[in-house]
Amino acid sequence: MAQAGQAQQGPQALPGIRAVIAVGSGKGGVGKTTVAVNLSIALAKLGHRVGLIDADIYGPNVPMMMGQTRQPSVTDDSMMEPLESFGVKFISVGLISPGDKPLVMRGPMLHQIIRQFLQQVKWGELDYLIVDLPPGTGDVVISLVQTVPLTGAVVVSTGSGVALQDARKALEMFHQVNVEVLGLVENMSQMRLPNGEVIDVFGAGGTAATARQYNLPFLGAVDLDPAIRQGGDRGLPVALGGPEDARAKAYFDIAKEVIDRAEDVLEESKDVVEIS
Ligand SMILES: Nc1ncnc2c1ncn2[C@@H]1O[C@H](COP(=O)(O)OP(=O)(O)OP(=O)(O)O)[C@@H](O)[C@H]1O
Repeated sequence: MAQAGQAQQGPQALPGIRAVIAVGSGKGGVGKTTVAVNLSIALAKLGHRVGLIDADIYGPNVPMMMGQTRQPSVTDDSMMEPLESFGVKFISVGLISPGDKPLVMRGPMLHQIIRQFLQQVKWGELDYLIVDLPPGTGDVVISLVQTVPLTGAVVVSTGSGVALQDARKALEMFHQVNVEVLGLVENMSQMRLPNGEVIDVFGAGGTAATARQYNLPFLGAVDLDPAIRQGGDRGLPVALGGPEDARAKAYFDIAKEVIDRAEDVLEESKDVVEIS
């Protein structure tokens, strides 16, 4: 907390927002957005107040997965109203530049958008603000950590060697910018056929092994399942099925792990403030 009279520099906590959690991946297409969307819905269904920022400037898919693509309204005080689906408030680059045109921008504009999404959206009180990052290790993370203190990051990967190679770069990046990694998620882990056969497509277990190697928590695995893809495309993510639904359960298990890890970090940071 900034003391009275102290210069307003560096990252500033957002009033009313308890935890900010980034979801990153390293490699593109591993299902980071699908995890971020279903995780947000699971957190909301578990009774938390949740916001979701789609900061994936190259492929802002959150509006489609959340079933709403209209432009957000701007209030008299130049604040954006987030959209809300399934109890999750969200904002996306895709709402500002809808359709198929890419948003072409340079670093400073990008930084401005990230700041706006954090500071000029009427989030209200939130327990968790989830930020879906673009793949890779670029500018968005820098903008994010310069603007707000992050509670932590979740890194999504498949179990394949190439995805994990890039996931390790993401881990290294979070380390470099002093963001605690809350844990790793393995997406598209294995595929269960209707006859009960299980197919290992991308090297199931690889992400858990990487987590062990880095002494980081493994938060859980999600099956490769056509229903998950369909849920995203139709704007009805599978997490809507609730914690008892076989398909949604993995996301609820991951959400509970994320809550526990985030609480640990929040508790530790409280201790630091109390000591100083
Ligand atoms: N567990 C899963 N089972 C089946 N399909 C999945 C699963 N997870 C994601 N998908 C599908 O894979 C595709 C890529 O997912 P998604 O857009 O979430 O990836 P991403 O890592 O966010 O991609 P990028 O950041 O590169 O745009 C989507 O069509 C999505 O529906």
